[in-house]
Amino acid sequence: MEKGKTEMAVAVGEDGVAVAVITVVNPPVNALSFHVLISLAKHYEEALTRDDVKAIVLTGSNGRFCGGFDISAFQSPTSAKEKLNITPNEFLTYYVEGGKKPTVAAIDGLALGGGLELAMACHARLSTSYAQLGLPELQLGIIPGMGGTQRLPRLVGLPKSLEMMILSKSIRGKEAHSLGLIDAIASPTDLMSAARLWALQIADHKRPWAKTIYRTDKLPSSKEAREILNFARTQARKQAPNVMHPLVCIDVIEEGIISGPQAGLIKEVKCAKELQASQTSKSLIHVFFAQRAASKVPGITNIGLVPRKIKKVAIVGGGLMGSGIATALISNNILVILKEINEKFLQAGIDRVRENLENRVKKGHMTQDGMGKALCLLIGVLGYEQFRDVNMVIEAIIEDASLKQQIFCDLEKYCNSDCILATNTSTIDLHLIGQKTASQDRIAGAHFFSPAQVMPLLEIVRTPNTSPQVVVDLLDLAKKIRKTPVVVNNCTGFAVNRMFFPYTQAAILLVDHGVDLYRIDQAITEFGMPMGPFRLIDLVGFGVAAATGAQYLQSFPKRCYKSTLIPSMLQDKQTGEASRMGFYIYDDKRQASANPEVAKYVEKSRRLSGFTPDSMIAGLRDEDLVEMLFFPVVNEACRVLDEGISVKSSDLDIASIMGMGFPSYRGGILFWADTMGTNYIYSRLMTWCELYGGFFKPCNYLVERAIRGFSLGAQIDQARSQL
Ligand SMILES: C[C@H](O)CC(=O)SCCNC(=O)CCNC(=O)[C@H](O)C(C)(C)COP(=O)(O)OP(=O)(O)OC[C@H]1O[C@@H](n2cnc3c(N)ncnc32)[C@H](O)[C@@H]1OP(=O)(O)O
Repeated sequence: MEKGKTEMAVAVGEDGVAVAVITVVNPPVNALSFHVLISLAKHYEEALTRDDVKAIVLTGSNGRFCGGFDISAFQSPTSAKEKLNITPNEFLTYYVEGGKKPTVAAIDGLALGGGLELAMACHARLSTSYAQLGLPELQLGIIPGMGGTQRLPRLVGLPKSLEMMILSKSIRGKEAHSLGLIDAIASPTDLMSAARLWALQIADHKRPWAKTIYRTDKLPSSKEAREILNFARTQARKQAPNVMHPLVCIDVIEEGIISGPQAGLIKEVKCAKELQASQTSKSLIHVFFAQRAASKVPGITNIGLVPRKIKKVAIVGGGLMGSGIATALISNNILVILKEINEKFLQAGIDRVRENLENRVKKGHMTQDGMGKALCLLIGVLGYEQFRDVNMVIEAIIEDASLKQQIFCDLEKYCNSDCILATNTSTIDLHLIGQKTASQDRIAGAHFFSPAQVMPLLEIVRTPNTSPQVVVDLLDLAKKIRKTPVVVNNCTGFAVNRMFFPYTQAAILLVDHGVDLYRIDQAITEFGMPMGPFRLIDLVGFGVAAATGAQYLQSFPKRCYKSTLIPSMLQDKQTGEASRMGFYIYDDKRQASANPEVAKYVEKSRRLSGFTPDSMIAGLRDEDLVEMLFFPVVNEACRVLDEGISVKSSDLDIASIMGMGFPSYRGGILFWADTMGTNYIYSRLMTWCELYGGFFKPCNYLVERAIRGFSLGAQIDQARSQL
């Protein structure tokens, strides 16, 4: 339900002059809703008509100016909308910007989206130096819809405004001041008085009464604007080829520069409305809320537990994963004890961490000074002596169950009794790892994705014995190191790898049936994945792919597809990107090109599989290839839900996006599946099952939902209530 309001206080200063302070009150981020706008319009009318009020200061409650329009209201019609008898854009243009009394925005905390648009319609803006300002609407598949596309270029110039809108890049108050978006910086304590004074100075014509929409001084000529905008179009097409909204945003900006701000505003309203109704926007808004819901775990985060502070973490194993995890931790101010088995491995681990940090500096994500400080937080060790006072250990050695068991026994001996004992295993059962300890309640999975310092997901795995406190602590750690957590239960492959094991298997099955493997990679990349399944196998390495494949075969023998393709390439030392020879060959710059040797292995694998190409395989379109790879993933995701490995379908959407690179503008694996319908997926799987065997057999969860007409993502109680 929509909520929110504004409050107005008319304060008479020592100078005897009255200023109206209007405050947006809609916690937690003071989002704009139609209720807020109705209340704002009412207060504006009063402030503009009252003779005693000389100027207006606009602000937000609790140190947050405004986080933008209420996103939750986008997809639901509201009766409040009808009660606001002008559009939000008209309100800004006529009441705020066109008002007969000056308004100054006093910005603390954040001014995002509609919040910044509101501020830009004011006659001046004052902020704190750390305030966050931006127009991140494109992240939601929409464009700014309250004049942002027109006013931002007029305040900060075209190139910077494009960067802020197209890349959804927000800036701090200090930078905003240097760009001219903010007129003056004030401390949080002085902000309101400084804004009041500024507003009165405007009223007294001691400062300019600036109407942003009419400014042209920062706009380039039409010719120059077209060149800049065309360049931006090319970049947008390259970076996000499957979505329209960045291009629409550029068109709307262009309209305002070429045909004037009124034409720009009209086009903005029309396009914003159309985009709000698009599937892309629905998907991205789903992702926004799903991401926030992921850290809310029923029975864990709602029972009043307070996270304990994790200040010092030990990592066992300084390989690729261990050093990546260490990088993520020290970059976020957590002290790390990195343990290896000998000097040589330890030095290699520390060097890898240094290299990771140097890459961050090169990309501008960290300063040289920040890197120095982070490295001071890394201590390399060969023994367990320094483990005594760590808050948590993350074991990150090779996937060897008995070695892990031994390490967990050692950890139990050396660490404090309340130290969290986590493993970064991607497949091994947690019960097995902790079998020889008496510490089952503090054992959990902290599964990072490679490269751990970059990938945004942390899969937190719990067993029935893991204490809720440990899960709460891990959720807090995830937040500190800026990862999105998903909490799942224990099983082979947990949620992410388990869901996706049929993906590469389906790809290999298709190749064995006669499909060109490079065509599969291309179709999947065009669908929006960062790379195709064969390029992914190369990246992961054939050794790892074969080992995890064997695990799945052992756990799920009836639905695994077994091929000789990878084992026979592995036999000939074709191991993937690490050896520069896999399905692709790699040059010195790691550029991939097709490996001419692959044909002979494919030929052999086809021969051994005994399949003969059929007419259906010959006629497959790229869309069919996408479905044949992803519907088995959807099927496995259904099993993961059915078995309670994951408690919310939206967690699997987030896991697929952040762990596997599934395109966020498709909303995640199950959200995407639901756009096609359970019945369609069921009938496609059934057809392939009849033709190509049990690998495609739909699971009970999917069958039941297809028969009863439920979507895959709906909670069953919710689904039942629809009956
Ligand atoms: C017409 C206009 O052009 C259209 C618009 O304005 S569209 C909206 C543009 N604004 C945005 O995109 C901002 C989206 N929000 C954010 O980026 C971040 O939430 C933030 C930077 C504001 C705050 O981040 P942070 O402090 O980490 O808190 P975060 O957990 O993300 O959000 C706190 C709560 O506010 C909610 N929230 C944040 N912004 C919201 C918004 N614009 N509408 C509705 N709810 C919002 C979140 O869902 C969350 O709710 P929960 O506690 O129930 O899970």
